Amino acid sequence: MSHYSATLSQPVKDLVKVRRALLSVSDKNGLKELCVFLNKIGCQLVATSSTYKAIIDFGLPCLTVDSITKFPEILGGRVKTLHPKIFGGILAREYLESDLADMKEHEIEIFDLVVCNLYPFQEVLNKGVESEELVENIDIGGVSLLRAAAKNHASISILTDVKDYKSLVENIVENNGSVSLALRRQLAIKALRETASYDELIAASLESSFKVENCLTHKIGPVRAENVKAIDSLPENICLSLNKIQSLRYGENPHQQAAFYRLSDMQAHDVCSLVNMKCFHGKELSYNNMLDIEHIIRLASDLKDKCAAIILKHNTPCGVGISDISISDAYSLAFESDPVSPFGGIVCLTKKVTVELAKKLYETFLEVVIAPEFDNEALQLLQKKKNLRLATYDSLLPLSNKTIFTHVQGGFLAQSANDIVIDKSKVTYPTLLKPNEEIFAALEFGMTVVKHVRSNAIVLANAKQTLSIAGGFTNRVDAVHNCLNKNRLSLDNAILASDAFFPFADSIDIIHKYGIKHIVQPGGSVQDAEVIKACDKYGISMLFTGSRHFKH
Ligand SMILES: NC(=O)c1ncn([C@@H]2O[C@H](COP(=O)(O)O)[C@@H](O)[C@H]2O)c1NC=O
Repeated sequence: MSHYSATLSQPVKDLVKVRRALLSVSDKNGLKELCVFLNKIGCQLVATSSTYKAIIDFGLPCLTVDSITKFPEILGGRVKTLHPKIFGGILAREYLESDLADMKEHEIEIFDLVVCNLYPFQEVLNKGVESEELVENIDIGGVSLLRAAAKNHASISILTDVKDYKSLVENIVENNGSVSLALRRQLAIKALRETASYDELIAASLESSFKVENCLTHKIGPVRAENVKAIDSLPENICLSLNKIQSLRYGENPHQQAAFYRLSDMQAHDVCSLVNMKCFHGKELSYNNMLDIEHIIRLASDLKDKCAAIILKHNTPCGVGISDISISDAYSLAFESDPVSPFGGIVCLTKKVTVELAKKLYETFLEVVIAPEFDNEALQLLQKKKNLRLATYDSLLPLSNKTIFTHVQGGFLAQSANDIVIDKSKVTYPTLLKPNEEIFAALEFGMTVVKHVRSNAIVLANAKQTLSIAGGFTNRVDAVHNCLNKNRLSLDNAILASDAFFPFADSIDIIHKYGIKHIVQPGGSVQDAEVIKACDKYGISMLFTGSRHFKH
């Protein structure tokens, strides 16, 4: 039987005997068992300094890299394996006469296995060290070893993850001392992914530690300047490096698999996010809980200076309250807004949970309660609910202002964060009547909430609470109707906020019928004049913010 695969134009060995291995590992876990096995099958071991010492300490024979290269490790370990006698032995193609001639001339011996894991950059980064120490932990030779061995996987195996040692050993046993092509391919791909993710982690962490903008990579595409809202500072190429930190029970529905991945450069302490949220009681967070938490945190962040309570269900806020009295009062205001929807919802508070609030929370079936802190007595009560998830966040500041990605088939859409509610420099008052200070506060609050409701969105509110929230409508008239129709609370000082402009005056007619006297909306419709005329006719004050808040 031929040792080469007949299906490829370039001959690739189906099985490769493991006769000589190069070992260079920072993580020495599992090294002993692996080396004992390799020694038993007659494989010669060659290793870099501390790996060599560990192998000798195991009582196994081993050669140093220096004894092969006849060149010492230099620059404090910056150059260890970077030598033709090492890389020639990894990259040589045994089926090429010219390669074999080179090997003979320069007395280079072939390696069949590379075992290498890299300097622990992530661990060092997590310690928050100075950038000099960080730079010293950028692995050079190890990355080159992985890349070289992966390139020549036709002839060589590459181990980079301790978890794969067992699979290699089993494969060698199964194949009488050789490694199969299928496993070599899998290991090569894994090694290339490892170097890509390692390099992305380094680039992203240096970028943030040096506070470098993406100025070198940005290019303005074939877009006419007058069509560009702001110069696009999003990079030309992005490499997302993600680590799986949790397998989830299921996805949006029980028949969907799910997991939580975090950005590898996401430091535990730098921003308020799901990654550093501490869920300390109750069932594990589900996929839907996580989506809801992500959403509620964004709204809470816009209300971080207030004493605010938010109740959210299926990614949509159903009640929001703010109070000068207490966080418990804020929750009552939020709950009053819609007493039906909170069942099975999640709650986020911007202040410590008191026992008074805990008693109210206890009365309703809730999935998650998130707050900066819980009073001890409040905790004792809430922890009686076995399944209720309780979570804390360190601070609502800062939210990550990095690019937001949305997955689409075949790619990702990227946009900068929507980090404004009302840009005061853009505000105009186009109607005859102008809002007073209290009404302005209600308009601002209504706009803050409507920004986080799926479009088309309408919010009815006063300065302390939402009265009714309507979102996800395909036309604004239905959204207005639904919002006003379901409200059961007093309309004293009520305002209506719209996430985008009113394209026609028809919505204003409905708003007038319900007796609403104040509107806030972005403005910018070609029919603005008609809409303003209708407001003036009905004695309605209207504020244009100039900032649209579509949410898809
Ligand atoms: N510079 C080199 O030639 C080099 N060759 C291998 N390494 C790394 O050195 C580490 C192992 O070194 P030691 O056996 O001395 O602990 C491994 O993580 C390996 O990825 C190197 N170090 C960093 O680049």
